[in-house]
Amino acid sequence: MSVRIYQLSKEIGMENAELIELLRERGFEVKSASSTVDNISAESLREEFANQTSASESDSDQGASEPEAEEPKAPEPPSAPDLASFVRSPEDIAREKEEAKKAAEAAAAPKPVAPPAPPAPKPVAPPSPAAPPRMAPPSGPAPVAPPSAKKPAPVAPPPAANPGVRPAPSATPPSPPPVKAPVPVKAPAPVAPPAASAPKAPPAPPAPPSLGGPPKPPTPAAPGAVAPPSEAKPEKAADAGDPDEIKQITLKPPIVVRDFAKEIGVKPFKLISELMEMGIFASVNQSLEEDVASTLAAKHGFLLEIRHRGEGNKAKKKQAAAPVDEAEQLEHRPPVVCIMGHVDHGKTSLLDYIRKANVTKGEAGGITQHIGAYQIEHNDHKITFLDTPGHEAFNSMRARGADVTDIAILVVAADDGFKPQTDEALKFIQKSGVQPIVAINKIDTKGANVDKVKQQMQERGIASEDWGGQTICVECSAIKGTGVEELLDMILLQAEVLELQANPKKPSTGIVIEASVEVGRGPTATIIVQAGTLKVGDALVCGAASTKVKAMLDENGKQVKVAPPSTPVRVIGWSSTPDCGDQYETVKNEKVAKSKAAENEIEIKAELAAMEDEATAGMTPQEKLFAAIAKTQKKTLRLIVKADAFGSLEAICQALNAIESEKVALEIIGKGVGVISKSDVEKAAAGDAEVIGFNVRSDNGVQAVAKNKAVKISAFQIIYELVDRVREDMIEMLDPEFRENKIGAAEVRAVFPIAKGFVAGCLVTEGRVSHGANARVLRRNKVMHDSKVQTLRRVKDDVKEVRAGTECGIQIEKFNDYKAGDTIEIYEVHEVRAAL
Ligand SMILES: Nc1nc2c(ncn2[C@@H]2O[C@H](COP(=O)(O)OP(=O)(O)OP(=O)(O)O)[C@@H](O)[C@H]2O)c(=O)[nH]1
Repeated sequence: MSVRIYQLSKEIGMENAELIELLRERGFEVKSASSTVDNISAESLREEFANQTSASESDSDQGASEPEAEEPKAPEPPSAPDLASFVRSPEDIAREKEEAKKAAEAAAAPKPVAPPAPPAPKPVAPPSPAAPPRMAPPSGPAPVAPPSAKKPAPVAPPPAANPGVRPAPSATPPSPPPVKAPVPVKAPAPVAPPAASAPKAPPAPPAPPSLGGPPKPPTPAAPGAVAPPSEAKPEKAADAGDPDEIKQITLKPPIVVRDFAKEIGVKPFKLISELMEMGIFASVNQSLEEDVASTLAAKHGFLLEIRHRGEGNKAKKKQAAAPVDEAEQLEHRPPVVCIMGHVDHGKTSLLDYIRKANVTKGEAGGITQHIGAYQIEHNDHKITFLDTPGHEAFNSMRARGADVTDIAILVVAADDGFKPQTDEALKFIQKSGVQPIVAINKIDTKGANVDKVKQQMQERGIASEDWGGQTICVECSAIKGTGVEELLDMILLQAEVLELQANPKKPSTGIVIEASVEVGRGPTATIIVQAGTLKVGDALVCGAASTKVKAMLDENGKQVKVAPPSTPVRVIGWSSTPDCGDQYETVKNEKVAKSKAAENEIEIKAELAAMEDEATAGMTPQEKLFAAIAKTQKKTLRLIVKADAFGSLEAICQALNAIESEKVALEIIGKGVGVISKSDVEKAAAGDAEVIGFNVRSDNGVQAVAKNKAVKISAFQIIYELVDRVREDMIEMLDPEFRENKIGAAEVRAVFPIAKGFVAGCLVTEGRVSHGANARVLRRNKVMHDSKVQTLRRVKDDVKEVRAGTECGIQIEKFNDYKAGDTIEIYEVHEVRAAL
């Protein structure tokens, strides 16, 4: 039996974060308030704090009745640790950090002497009583706390002589849970830089909580999972040696192996072999995933910045200028949750059930609208759900560095287990650094096998809590509603642990999660407020779009006047459609909004122009002119791509975008994961596009709509066949090309007058001359005339063909100005398929 930390913290009257910190110091591997400790340890803690509470009560009683107490005696080892001895004040933390820094410097300065070979690999344990075995009181006196500190110093601040080494847990951790994996112990590595083995290391040692708030629970990295790039980059860069030597490189995707090798100064074949060591097989012309490139760059001492299309310095400037909120200005905000998982595992059903069962108080009965997100209320707490299942939107936002998601629910059907799309979703979640909550759905079905799913979770390094892991896992049925309450409880609990906060009193900023043009309303955008409070009347700017908020609607179509942090609202009346994933900001007034949007538009255009300039670098002005003309004459093949999984969708889009053509442009106007729906066809009809499906079927009735609207739908199971077909379609859009083939030549030797004009007396010098063939008269390589052979005579007879070495008389259509020495060139014209 085990007890959850949040229950225990309530029982002993402690904050979750404090208890987590305390347990971590004692060597427990706890991640969040929903983690568990075994009953024996829990009981021991209860006793400990009961003693401590009574001790402090009696102390205070004494203090009250005997204000003039005796001089304090020399510190004695307390019989039981009090709360104060475990909870550190900010001053203590600062002091510890300082000490740790000094110790680390001292350790780093001379060549460290390896500790005498320990009998078994153990961390370098500080001589101080870091963590007493089995909840025993600390044997040493508590360090002297500063008098002002509310919470005295911890039992034993870890000396942190070797920051890469896990702080010594007690030799025998206090009653570890029976099924828990053994506490990972690292061999001593005196000079290991911090987080040297980030991706594969056992859970990192508990970092002291930052002064600004409690620590974010670390993300459990699945074996082999790539650490979130944002975290991995600096860590690994530090790995490469002296941080001063780290150079920054900025690249735009696609990051092609050859170019990347050049950037980081290694030979392409060396880079390829390094990739092979990472299990990635790539050729010099292939492009690398961004996180792989970041990892490799860090390995070679570079910090890689990837600048995506449209990402200028502007966003950075804005971010840099954003004032930091003071702690007292921050208030709790609802979590923003997204649901991901494999097709048909019940994401939509779960969202529907949650929505129907928990409509925000006071809104019941409203006409629900799809606005991309909605808010529910559970136990008087709000939760915002992004109601577009799937990870495409999630990822496209993350790609813009504008992630709104705090918590991700990974739905796994109990009767189907982990599927490729589940793994993909998990990868995305882990990359983004969001802690997943696994919802094992469909537990009501016949073939449900919850243990199998948990086994699969363990295999992926995200073992559920009841299997000794750290991942919150809820068994549920989206149809019956079983476990949904618990899932919502867990979301709130996770939100509590994450201490999600925002300042609601400042001008609002947020992110666009959906945008469209609505009949009668013009451009509208659903946004999620991230900070500040959005109010009717606010002037907003988002990229090249601006608006003065005249009306905001919630998901029930109800007008709202204010939208505090984490609230999704639909804002009507934009000057143009903002881009999904773009950040908006509130400005002083409408005039400022308009002028900022205009500025942004200029900047966006300048960036695009710069990109074009890059593409046309090295061209002469004439070539540029011709390129510009060709561009305006370019035809465009528009596509809507649907695939079975996000990974394949990305791969297909990448392959399609790699088709190069100066004559036909390819535009993917829509893409998504899932079946080809009627709305895909309607969108294709409106955009004059084709629909391409990969491993997906069409919804019922879709083919009929497609026929009616003359939309071409093609489905494929093999990517290269799909790409070939698209290439063919692009070629078919081109007008045919004509190719000339020389079939013979004759030299004019003499010119003879006849009744109607002149005849050229010729010797056929090569090939053949045919009656009616295309012919051009050349004089000193200059074309004098171009038409057909009108008359061909051998002696006095008309003939059809005269071969090389033979004399003949030739009369060319509409030409009479022959001169001895002219060449008559005979040629055919073939129609050939145009090339891209
Ligand atoms: N018995 C049972 N059926 C479920 C449960 N959850 C979903 N289903 C059924 O599973 C099927 C797929 O559910 P959806 O909610 O559409 O699954 P999804 O993951 O949103 O699917 P996509 O939108 O295609 O990715 C539907 O027929 C649901 O009725 C459940 O808990 N129990």
